Amino acid sequence: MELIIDNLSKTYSNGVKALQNISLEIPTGMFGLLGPNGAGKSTLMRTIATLQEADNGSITLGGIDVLKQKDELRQVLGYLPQQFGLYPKISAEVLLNHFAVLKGITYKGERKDLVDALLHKTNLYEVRQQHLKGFSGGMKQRFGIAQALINNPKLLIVDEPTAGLDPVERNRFYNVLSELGEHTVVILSTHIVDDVKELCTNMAIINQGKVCLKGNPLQILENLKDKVYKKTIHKQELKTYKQNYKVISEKLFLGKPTIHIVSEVNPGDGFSLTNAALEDVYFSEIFNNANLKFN
Ligand SMILES: Nc1ncnc2c1ncn2[C@@H]1O[C@H](COP(=O)(O)OP(=O)(O)OP(=O)(O)O)[C@@H](O)[C@H]1O
Repeated sequence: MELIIDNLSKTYSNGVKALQNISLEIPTGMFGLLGPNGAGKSTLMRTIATLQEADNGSITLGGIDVLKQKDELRQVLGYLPQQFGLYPKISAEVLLNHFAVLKGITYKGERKDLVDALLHKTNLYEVRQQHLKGFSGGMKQRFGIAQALINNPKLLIVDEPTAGLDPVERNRFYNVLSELGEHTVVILSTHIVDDVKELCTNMAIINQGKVCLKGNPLQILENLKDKVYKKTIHKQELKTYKQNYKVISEKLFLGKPTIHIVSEVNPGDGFSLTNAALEDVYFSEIFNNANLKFN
């Protein structure tokens, strides 16, 4: 099963070009769609989820023409939107059961087994009788995954699921997601580099509606191996370093500015070789347009 997006474009009525000729091939497994706020991630997710129209282009999932066969796609789709409301005064178990009824699981016994299995899978079984209003952000997101899995989807879309979660909650969420990629196309849209690093076998970075980089995170990092150097500098030197080197990131480390540069040869000048991180790739694409073409 593969999701193929070909030349997809969308311009909103206010003139914003949210998607510009997006082409991606997304196989079974976890796919990370990384990009800053406003990059076009949600527009792309909503279009794949048949919730809005594109201007041009096509999307297919196996034999389904997604933009035309919306009902067929919806039967095999699980979707966790960026924001979703939950009935506050109802327990997780009752609401999940209710969603299962809405999704056409009519036999009570089958429904109970499914609801129990999903509550276990998302680590919510122990709290299944608690009202949702008492759930933490992470518990709500895991409930969101549980409801998205009711129809055993072939395509699961998860839009910025870890925004606002603390590291412990994020970890729990990762654990739930990581089990899903084996038989499902899972698209995880996020602006958090760690989400992709931890979970995804394939990824793309989009910015201003365009794909700037796509590939396998390990392969992308391998291409930067032995080419990233770091140095701690004074703030006022930054401009000069940017003129002389391909600076791909600037971060504070223990309160001091540390820059990462890309260089084919050892630049000397007090730089030391460092392990390339996915952040380096991301920052270079988003902030510096370094045009590092890795694939
Ligand atoms: N309904 C709309 N009408 C007009 N412009 C829109 C609409 N929805 C989104 N946009 C604009 O399209 C661009 C892409 O937005 P989108 O929400 O797809 O990005 P995103 O990557 O999901 O961002 P975020 O991480 O902030 O959710 C932004 O410039 C946004 O302001």
